[in-house]
Amino acid sequence: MNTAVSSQPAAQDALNAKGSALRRYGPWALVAVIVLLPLLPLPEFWIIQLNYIGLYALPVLGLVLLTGVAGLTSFGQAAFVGIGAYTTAWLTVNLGVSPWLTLLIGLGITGVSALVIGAITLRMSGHYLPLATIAWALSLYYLMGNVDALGKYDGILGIEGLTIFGYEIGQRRLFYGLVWLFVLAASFALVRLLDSRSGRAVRALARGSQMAEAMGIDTLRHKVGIFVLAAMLASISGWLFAHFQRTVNPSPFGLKMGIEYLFMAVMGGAAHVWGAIAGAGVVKVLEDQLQVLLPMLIGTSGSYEVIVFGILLVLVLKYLPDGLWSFVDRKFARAPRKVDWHDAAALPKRAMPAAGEVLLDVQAVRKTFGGLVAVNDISFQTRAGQIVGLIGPNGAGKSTTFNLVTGVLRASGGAVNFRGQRIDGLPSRRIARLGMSRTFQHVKLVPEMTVLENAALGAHLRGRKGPLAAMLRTDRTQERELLREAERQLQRVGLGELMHEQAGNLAMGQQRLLEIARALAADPALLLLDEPAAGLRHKEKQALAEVLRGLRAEGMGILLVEHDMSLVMDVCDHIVVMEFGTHLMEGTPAEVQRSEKVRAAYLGTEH
Ligand SMILES: Nc1ncnc2c1ncn2[C@@H]1O[C@H](COP(=O)(O)OP(=O)(O)OP(=O)(O)O)[C@@H](O)[C@H]1O
Repeated sequence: MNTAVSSQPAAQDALNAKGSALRRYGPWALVAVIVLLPLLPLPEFWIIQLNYIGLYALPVLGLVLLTGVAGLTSFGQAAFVGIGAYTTAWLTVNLGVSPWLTLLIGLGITGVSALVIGAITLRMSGHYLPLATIAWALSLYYLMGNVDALGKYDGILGIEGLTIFGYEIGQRRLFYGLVWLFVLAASFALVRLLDSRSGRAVRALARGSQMAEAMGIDTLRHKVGIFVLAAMLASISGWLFAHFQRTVNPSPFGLKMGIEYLFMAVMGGAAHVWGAIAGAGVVKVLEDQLQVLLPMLIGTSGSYEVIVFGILLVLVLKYLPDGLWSFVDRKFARAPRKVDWHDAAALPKRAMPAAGEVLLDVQAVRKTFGGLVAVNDISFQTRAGQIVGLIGPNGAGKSTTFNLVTGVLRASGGAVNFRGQRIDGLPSRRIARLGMSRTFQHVKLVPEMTVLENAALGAHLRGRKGPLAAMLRTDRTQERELLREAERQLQRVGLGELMHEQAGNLAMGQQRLLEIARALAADPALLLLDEPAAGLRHKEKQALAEVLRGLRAEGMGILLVEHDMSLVMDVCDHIVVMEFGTHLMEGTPAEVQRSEKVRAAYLGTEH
């Protein structure tokens, strides 16, 4: 099959290679700079500024994961900083508990709070989620300000500084070392997490849950998981903050700060881990400078920097929606992934059903949308080693039937059985686990991920390793197996050459092929293809037909919704024709072609 993404000229390639190298070693250069900075004779003021930047970078890293990558906007990050800060303040001042122990206790309390809040609010979508985060951010703020034991709005004073082996960590260079150790550890952990099986699942969340669930991903679990992780990063910042400031009160943990953290994330480049540090740095330095300059210019004191930040935020959203990091992205090409999986073990394959076994049994299934009967008591079967076409004019109800079979929609009546098990009413991810995989009429890819990563999403259920293994890099053997499988399926549909390309750069036909590769990576027994040939050229359609025949020969069952009649007639063993939601007829391609009823349905004449 063809490759629409053209090869670049040699000069551009050389430039890209240079950029890629810079990109690969960039993080290590940053580590070197951070280690060297406190060794330089910098004024103490700058060390303290850098400490603040590190303190801000931690909650912002959480927002990168939550808001930038997964698309879950939270205004409540500052409240979790508050939980970490107040936990250590209260326990160390009132009970004399060791601060190192209160770090763990704070993480525990934050984790449980985030789990409860997340499990309730993350089910919401659209504007409701940010509104809910504002609601609980305000609740926690007023809780801190009204509880006597927490000192109300005066807060808790007299918190001791941190010590290690009897050494005072203080507020300067040693503290700098501690803060930035946390920031760098968190940054590298997140980079690793995002480049893993769990990370791909998280990156798929921003595009809605339908596709991710169809790949077997428990989207709510992943959302709650990253919400808890983001809250814990905020909690660590709070713990450090309390022992840095030696006092806590509610004001740094209110809604205003929650908005400021979001601003830092957007400024840096909300979807980029290293952008969190850039955003925290730029906003902190700018804030300090404006706080000095603006009152001098205006002649009276006041928080004028807030006005400037408001204007800046609008400008950034309008002209630089990907934040400052987009400059790095544009200038330095991302290094292509090192191909190290060719000798990885093959993933175990599902035992294929016996040829002729009934895989899908749709019995009088019905779907109504208000007064419209979109699917009216449709029945048909699909067997192993058989390609069944589901055809009909526009609006006949084919995609709705697909969505009923795959659990995207709940049937209003009837039953769907898959390999002898009733599946109507099951969520998509449970159906996927049973061995059914699908593509979508309106392509659902993660455009910022590479072609390879998108295909690997399909193999999600064939892996086991979770986020902790990813952060510790103990998932690499399995990761190589998943990527090997992803590449194998890409080769199968003719996209092997393009595996390092961003999926969003592919032509529409290629995106459809990528969806097929992703579905195949799940190792399904039944494959459901919704208009796979739309946008393909003649040669690509022929190649697609070849792939489908190959899959049938392997024993897979295929249900195909398609408008391209020559492809349908060419590959299908059996065809079900729908019209206005009803079952018009079914039979072999020859029988369907001969049918007056079918001809009339397509031509729109009476029959
Ligand atoms: N979520 C929905 N709410 C209301 N009506 C819907 C919904 N989804 C589909 N429909 C309606 O149900 C009918 C069947 O639509 P469906 O998309 O299943 O048809 P189709 O055969 O796949 O058509 P096409 O070939 O154009 O994709 C149409 O009249 C459509 O407008």
